[in-house]
Amino acid sequence: MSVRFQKMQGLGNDFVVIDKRHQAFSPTLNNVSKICDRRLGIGCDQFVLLDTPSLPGADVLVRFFNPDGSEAGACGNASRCVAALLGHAPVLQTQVGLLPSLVTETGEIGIDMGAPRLGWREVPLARETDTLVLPLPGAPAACSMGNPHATFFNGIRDAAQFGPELEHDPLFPERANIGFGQIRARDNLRLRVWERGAGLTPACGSGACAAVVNGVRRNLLDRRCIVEMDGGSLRIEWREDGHVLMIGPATLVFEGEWPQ
Ligand SMILES: N[C@@H](CCC[C@H](N)C(=O)O)C(=O)O
Repeated sequence: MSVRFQKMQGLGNDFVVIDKRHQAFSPTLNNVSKICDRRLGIGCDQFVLLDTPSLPGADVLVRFFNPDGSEAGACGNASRCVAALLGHAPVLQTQVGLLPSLVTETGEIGIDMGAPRLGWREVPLARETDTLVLPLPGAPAACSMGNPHATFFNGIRDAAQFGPELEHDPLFPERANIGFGQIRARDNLRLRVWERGAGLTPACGSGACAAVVNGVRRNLLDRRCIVEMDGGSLRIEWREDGHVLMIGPATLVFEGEWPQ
């Protein structure tokens, strides 16, 4: 039996989406890692499962899986892709709650990513630590956007070289996404992200949100900021109400049938 899928991308961060509301599919480790495999499967940075929501006000339940099979609480670029796919600015139900979406006049997609979590237990970190200055060489800052992020502000480094060890540092009991940032101006950040469970990707939406939050907390960035990644730019605003708005493109690449 085969299942219908859509391949989507946002800034080159790519996703296979399967809508379980209309067909049977079980996100086993084998299913997920095979679909994500660029040689043996369809190929993507994350697998996205749509299901029936349980919360009032939600249009769809969205779950995000990394190629290593781990489930992530948030994925900014995939959230924009799901909103673009469903149309009519849906409200997404994720592990962190309801994420409203919007469509701009130019057809870009915005997601209200909710409020960042700044406490050490919420990131989470392994022990009581000031999340603004982690006790690691290069002193990154940490926060959670529904998934754990640490951001360095000492320049674009070779993420593939430094990312794997930092992702697995004992300070991060659930591992972490690692951002390498270079401040270009108070409203412009160059960023590269080593993603937990996925490796180096062209762009990371939640990583861009976390980087702006951490940059504002460090008084390096303004609350409205362009984040330029290898795959393109996102507009991020950490609003005065505490929520982070992320705006950028999202498009369908192709669709097809996956023989499960
Ligand atoms: N690409 C995503 C983040 C995906 C999840 C992440 N690798 C994690 O495990 O937390 C994004 O655009 O935010």
